[in-house]
Amino acid sequence: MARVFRALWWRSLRLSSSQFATETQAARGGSWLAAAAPVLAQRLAGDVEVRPGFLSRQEEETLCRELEPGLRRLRYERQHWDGAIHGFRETEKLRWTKESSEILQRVRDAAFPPGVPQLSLVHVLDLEKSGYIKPHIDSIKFCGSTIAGLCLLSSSVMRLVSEENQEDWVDLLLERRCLYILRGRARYEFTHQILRDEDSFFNGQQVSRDRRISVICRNLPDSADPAQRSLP
Ligand SMILES: O=C(O)CCC(=O)C(=O)O
Ligand SMILES: [Fe+2]
Ligand SMILES: [Mn+2]
Repeated sequence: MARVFRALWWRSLRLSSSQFATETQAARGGSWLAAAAPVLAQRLAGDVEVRPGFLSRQEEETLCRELEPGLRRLRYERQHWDGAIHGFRETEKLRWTKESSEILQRVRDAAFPPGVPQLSLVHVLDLEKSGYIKPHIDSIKFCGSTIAGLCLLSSSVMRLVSEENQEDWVDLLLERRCLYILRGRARYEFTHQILRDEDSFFNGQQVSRDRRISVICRNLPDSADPAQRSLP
């Protein structure tokens, strides 16, 4: 029987009530980055990267074709009061077609220096149009310093908020077919979230959300038991 791994234990929720900085405050730090203050963009330089158009239309299609049959067997989960993610279905995938493996290798090469031990399971998260992800930090017990995600089917806005000061936020425009990479400070010192359709604005411009699939590669934490490590 195929085993479906649940990835929710990867996330520990950091909910907050004061994340209402308006986009008009935004200072453009790049075509895909908007921040509450320019100094924030500087602080995160090197720890946040978005590569628009990382995937061709054909590559997006290849990944979706491979993922759809498995996803269709799952039901979207909704209205879990304590969950970080709403309106989602997810799985972890080990085996990929040759075409898809080549795409994922490009992601790994872009995100991780050679020799960094990575999780061989790739996390696949399907958010329905009304789905969204609340602020959280990925588990430091199970995931290492780097999170690299491909964005399929829909553009979205990812908001990073400083744990230290909730007024320090950075928005990332995650266009359809982009790759984003969060490392270091962006991964450990800021929560990340995917805004819901109603709140999905970047620099004051609406970014309409639709169903979105993300395909996420992670590395292992330094402390991971070497016996559990499986290199891709
Ligand atoms: O969908 C994404 O790009 C991010 C997902 C996420 O934050 C998570 O699974 O921890
Ligand atoms: Fe996350
Ligand atoms: Mn839930």
